[in-house]
Amino acid sequence: MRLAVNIDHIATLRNARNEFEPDPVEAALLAEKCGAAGIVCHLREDRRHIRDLDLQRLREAVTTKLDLEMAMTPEMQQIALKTRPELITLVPEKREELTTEGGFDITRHFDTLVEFLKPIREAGIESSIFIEPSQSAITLAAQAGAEMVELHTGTYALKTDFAERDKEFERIREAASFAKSLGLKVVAGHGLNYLNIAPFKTIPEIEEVSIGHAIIARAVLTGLDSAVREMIRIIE
Ligand SMILES: CC(=O)[C@@H](O)[C@H](O)COP(=O)(O)O
Ligand SMILES: NCC(=O)COP(=O)(O)O
Repeated sequence: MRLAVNIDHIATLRNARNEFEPDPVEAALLAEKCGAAGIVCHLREDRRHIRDLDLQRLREAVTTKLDLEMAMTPEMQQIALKTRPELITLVPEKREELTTEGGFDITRHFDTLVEFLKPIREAGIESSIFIEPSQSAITLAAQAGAEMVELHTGTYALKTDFAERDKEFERIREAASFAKSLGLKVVAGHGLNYLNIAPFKTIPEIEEVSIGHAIIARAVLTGLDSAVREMIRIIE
């Protein structure tokens, strides 16, 4: 199973001061150097973390695979066609949300989705839809012409009751197998972390997991040791 690293929250931290550090592109290159198979960024309509210039610079720098997460809007379609990431992932977006809440409502938006994906496909960009692990959503994703689905693991990640969490995990396993049987590539993501990721190794159909917040949060603490030591060395 491959790891794609989402670097949105490097930009969140950078934007806290609205200056230059930390740089999401530098983070992306470091993640690639350490074995990440791809870099994920979500260009939100409100640009709360990743900004247009970040995306341009990421496109120039990333050599593995750039996955642009975006809402299904004309503006984002133009940006994707201009930027040409290897992959776009369509996600639902609500301006007020703290993070993505649930999968893309593919039943509601099916006709628009079919039209939306045509120029993306013609440009040679792969498309993935971030959906709930349900057979109906997967079937519609395949019918709409997506090459890939990203199964939403946020519900699994938030379950504190083990029996309920196992049940949700089985739903993801069945969804992955069903998606693969339709010829779709399968990715999983949202809310995955160092404690809840291990069971995913038992689902061979999931080729890749996409993880952001947990890795950036861990990096802050594991990196603090050398950051403090380095500063002390300078001032002593
Ligand atoms: C689709 C998904 O689960 C996440 O990648 C999410 O879209 C990231 O966006 P935020 O970093 O704004 O939470
Ligand atoms: N597609 C999921 C993603 O990119 C990262 O989600 P999270 O790990 O930040 O919850």
